[in-house]
Amino acid sequence: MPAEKKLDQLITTSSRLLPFIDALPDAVVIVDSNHKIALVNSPAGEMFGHPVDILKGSDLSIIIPKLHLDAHRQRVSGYFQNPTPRPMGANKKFCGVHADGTEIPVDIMINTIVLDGVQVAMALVRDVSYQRELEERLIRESVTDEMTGFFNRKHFNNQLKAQHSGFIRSGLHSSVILFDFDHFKSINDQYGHAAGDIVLIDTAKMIKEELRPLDVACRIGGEEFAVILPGTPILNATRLAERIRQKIEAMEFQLEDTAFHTTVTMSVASFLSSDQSYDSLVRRADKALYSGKAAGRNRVASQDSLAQPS
Ligand SMILES: Nc1nc2c(ncn2[C@@H]2O[C@H](COP(=O)(O)OP(=O)(O)OP(=O)(O)O)[C@@H](O)[C@H]2O)c(=O)[nH]1
Repeated sequence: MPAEKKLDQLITTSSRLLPFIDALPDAVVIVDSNHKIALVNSPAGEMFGHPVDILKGSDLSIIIPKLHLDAHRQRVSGYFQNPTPRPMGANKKFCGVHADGTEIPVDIMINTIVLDGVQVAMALVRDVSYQRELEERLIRESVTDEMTGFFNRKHFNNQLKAQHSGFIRSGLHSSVILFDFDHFKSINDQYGHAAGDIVLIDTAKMIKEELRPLDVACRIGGEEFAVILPGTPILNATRLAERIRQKIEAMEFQLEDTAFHTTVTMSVASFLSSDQSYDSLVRRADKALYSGKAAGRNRVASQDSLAQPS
């Protein structure tokens, strides 16, 4: 029988399921082994923004984002070869596409049924926009410092670890700028804790404007910050640190009617071939920062100035 006729027949036979699948709260899409839609329920029409009668008989591509179309076809074909009920692509995140072009995050459960001797795949499609947004927000929050919007220490460590692997693999030079405010305690003592907070927030805002999108700005302690500069040799990192240091020195912070200034001591470190792990770089940066504080603060100290950089 020609494929089109077969599909027409399938559409007719599968419509017997309509009263049942229309009563389900999730979208249901029934497809044949040629990726043609034989039947959908009304929730599917609503979810994908197409009239049910348009979806019926259409190619599955009408509801799959172009980018994932080939992979999706392969999955469906693979499913017909090994038809056990299962979530589609365990641990994978799927999206459908609405008639207006927006993507809809979905979870898909798939099973086969036989209708008048023809095997079809029945997918139960659930819109999981809310869960995905929640998941992304929780992940973002778990690595973000609320006050400054910078990443936190956990993210700093993870990113630096990844940079160290990149350095070992391909020799990619990455540097880190570490800095700590000078006599920060006296700002809190003199002008109040809110003044200290303003310094942290305004400084973070300024730094964001100085960085490239791939740089990773972190607040790694109370008044201690770090910036990872991927693919940046130490000389360039030192220049950037000096520019930021001067900007902070020139900034006027304001709390109500009181204006005040502050400075920072910074250190710069870069991976060395002797580094067994990212910790070694952090230790060097800490040492250099300490030497900068001891030398009088408000300066940039490089790992190169240490007697023994390693
Ligand atoms: N306002 C404010 N203060 C903070 C925050 N986190 C840490 N601090 C304060 O930062 C101060 C850090 O003090 P110290 O470690 O003695 O350092 P410092 O006074 O900057 O001295 P040096 O680093 O030696 O120049 C402490 O008084 C902390 O209470 C914060 O989120 N907000």
